[in-house]
Amino acid sequence: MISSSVPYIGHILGLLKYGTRYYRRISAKCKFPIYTLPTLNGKIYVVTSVDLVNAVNRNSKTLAFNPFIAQLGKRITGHDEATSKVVQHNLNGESGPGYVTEIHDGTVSTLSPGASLESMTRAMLAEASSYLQSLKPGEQINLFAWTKQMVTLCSTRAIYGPCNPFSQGENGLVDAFWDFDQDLNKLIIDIWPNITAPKGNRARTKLGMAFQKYFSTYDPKTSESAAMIQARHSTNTLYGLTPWNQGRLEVGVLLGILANTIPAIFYMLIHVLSDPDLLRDIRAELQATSIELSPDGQTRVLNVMTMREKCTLLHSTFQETLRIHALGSSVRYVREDILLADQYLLKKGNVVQMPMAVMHSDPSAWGPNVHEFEARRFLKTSASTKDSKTAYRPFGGGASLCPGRHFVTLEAMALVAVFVLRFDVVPVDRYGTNRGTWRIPEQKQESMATNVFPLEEDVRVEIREREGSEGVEWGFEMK
Ligand code: HEM
Repeated sequence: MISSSVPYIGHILGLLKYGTRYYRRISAKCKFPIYTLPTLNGKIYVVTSVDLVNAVNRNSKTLAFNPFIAQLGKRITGHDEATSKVVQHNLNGESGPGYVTEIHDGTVSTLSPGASLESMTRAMLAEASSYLQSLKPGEQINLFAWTKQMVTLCSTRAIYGPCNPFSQGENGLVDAFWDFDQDLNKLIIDIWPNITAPKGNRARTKLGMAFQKYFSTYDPKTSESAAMIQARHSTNTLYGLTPWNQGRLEVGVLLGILANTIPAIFYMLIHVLSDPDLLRDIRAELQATSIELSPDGQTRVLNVMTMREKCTLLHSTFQETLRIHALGSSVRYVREDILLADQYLLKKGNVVQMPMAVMHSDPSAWGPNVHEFEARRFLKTSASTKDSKTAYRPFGGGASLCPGRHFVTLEAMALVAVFVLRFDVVPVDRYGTNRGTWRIPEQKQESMATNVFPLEEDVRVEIREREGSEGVEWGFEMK
């Protein structure tokens, strides 16, 4: 167990100082499989070789993810000391169950393929149907701002049910989430957050209070919330967490649900919209495999499970989006001295980083066109090396591999599918004039707790009715 947070602040400042661009620069110059960077009070071991990533994954008890959940989690959500003790107790499952291991097991089992994942996806799609209905041809929108609203409403409806705070019409909750996300690094440093990160701190309080209210009247039987939230609520209740702390902890969960998902869906959408050949091929693939027409020809139904199985180009496009745009790092804490791969001594108390930005831009895994967006890269028929499987790390790996990956894959594929089937989209400039050229916006400097960083500048577009889809209704099916 980590007895003090003092060692962490040194490492945290180190993690903030180094980062995507730094790791990329160093890795381009030196080809060591692992190298060491100093921090105020120890070292960061940066792993860049695929074989060593596998070795880290195999040693998840010694090179552990959970200490970061506990330490960063407290700084991110600002829950109280009593809750912190509950979280830290038996953190790595050393002696039977503990809060974090129970939450982890509940999350993994409820987000695995099966009935609960399907019912979450169904709820998400129902929300998407009505949201897309509100988009009118001729309208001009900021694409990222629009994606934020749509994905937040769809995801939180699927996960928390109809009473989720984002659907309650409370003003500015979506903006509050992004203010919080924007100030994450400052909140993580955690020195007088009300002074050093006032906007993020206020936003965190607002979100926390909204979820406190949600949990104060929460009834698992009537909430229509996903099994994941029912499992979390049951563990929170078992460990005696107050609604205030449950609200605070949920702000951290929102990061998992939204912070990577929204930029990922935005980038997937813009890559597809901006490439006429890709757009044509994805539409054709969907049409050929996953769309059924009602007998009167007025309702087109997207069969989501068939799409997941048969739309390999759409899936490959999602994977490539994450290869190019997931740039964060998996972080592990060294709990005991360990000789990694029988060669590299990692000393207790230090930190291991596995930067996605380095793995995802390694030409030995991905080939000479590593820096290009190649939507077909992950198609089974394309050449892919053994290394690329391990080098692909948008969802992390080993014992802490992201449990939300199945949901977000279905969500991204389905939302992009219905959007491109339904609308034509053209980029416009800020005066609303048709510009005709697309630009893929740069991503902002990273945050320590997320992996797909949001964009620098939004992209304005005009929505047009797709030829042949005038007056057509769209629906989803989960066969
Ligand atoms: C594109 C979207 C997403 C990306 C890129 C992503 C990425 C990640 C990464 C890198 C980790 C840490 C894994 C590691 O270091 O080994 C993680 C953990 C986690 N993610 Fe995701 N994630 C996404 C979406 C989601 C969604 C939609 C959910 C929930 C519905 C979710 C829930 C979680 C949880 C609960 C953990 C902690 C796992 C643990 O305690 O072991 N994620 N995610």
